Amino acid sequence: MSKVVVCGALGRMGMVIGGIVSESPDMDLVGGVDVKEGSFYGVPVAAAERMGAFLDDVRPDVIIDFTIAAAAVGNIRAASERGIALVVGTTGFSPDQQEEIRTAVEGHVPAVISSNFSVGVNLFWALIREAARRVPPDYDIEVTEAHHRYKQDAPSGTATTILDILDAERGPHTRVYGREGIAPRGDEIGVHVVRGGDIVGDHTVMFAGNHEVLELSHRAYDRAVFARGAVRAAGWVVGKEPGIYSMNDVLGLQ
Ligand SMILES: NC(=O)C1=CN([C@@H]2O[C@H](COP(=O)(O)OP(=O)(O)OC[C@H]3O[C@@H](n4cnc5c(N)ncnc54)[C@H](O)[C@@H]3O)[C@@H](O)[C@H]2O)C=CC1
Ligand SMILES: O=C(O)C1=N[C@H](C(=O)O)C[C@H](O)C1
Repeated sequence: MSKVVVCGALGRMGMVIGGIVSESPDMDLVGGVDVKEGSFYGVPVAAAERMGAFLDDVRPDVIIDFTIAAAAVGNIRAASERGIALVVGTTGFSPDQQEEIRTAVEGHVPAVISSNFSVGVNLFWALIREAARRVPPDYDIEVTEAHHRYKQDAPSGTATTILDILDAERGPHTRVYGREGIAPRGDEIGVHVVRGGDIVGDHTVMFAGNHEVLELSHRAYDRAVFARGAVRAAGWVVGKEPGIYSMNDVLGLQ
């Protein structure tokens, strides 16, 4: 039975994750952490400022973090200092923050870190990699993502992962974020961000050649797809060797 703490407990993702953990027969939801204290699913939510004391009190096996980048870095450090395994879904990390996370995790604790925990998006990334290898080099690439009006970071973590996959397979390209005015196309990848309403998360990669367009898309209809993946990762990561793992490791995908 793994003891679980959810950071960002009272947020959109935290609430869905807490519900799934509380109903999991092999998991024990021992609490949450958020900016203000409260409760969820019958367990306490500690205020972020007393997170260290709370962790020392409830002693979780794993922390699931869906907060904001600046907060997540501190939460990861707090978990690492206590030998607690991690699942991190927070997005929007700067290169410096990514380096801080790597230093805190490697050699200390096991952590599954992914910009998207849905099974569909992990397959989508594999399909994009395959397409990027096969599509002729002269085809133009445009990446579009759409999310709800409250999303803070842009482009999404999932879109950033897509851009990293495209760079890895086709060589680094300049990223042009939107276009305006006279904006002739160069050898670039266009990146387009839409924010509105309650869109859960849509991503499309377009490969445009002469007289034809190949598009790969993923659309999430419910946050449960991310939450179920994160809870699955939490069950998997406890007891693993220290290091950073991906959802491919959890799902057994290449
Ligand atoms: N990897 C994935 O599959 C997914 C990742 N995300 C990412 O998860 C993050 C959270 O997304 P949402 O739940 O929609 O946001 P949200 O704004 O609804 O929730 C974030 C919560 O974190 C809390 N928080 C802020 N600072 C904190 C701290 N120091 N300690 C503890 N809690 C703190 C906020 O008060 C809030 O309740 C974002 O970075 C988002 O991009 C969201 C969905 C799926
Ligand atoms: O903030 C969100 O909502 C989401 N964030 C993740 C991202 O930035 O890619 C994953 C998902 O698309 C929903």
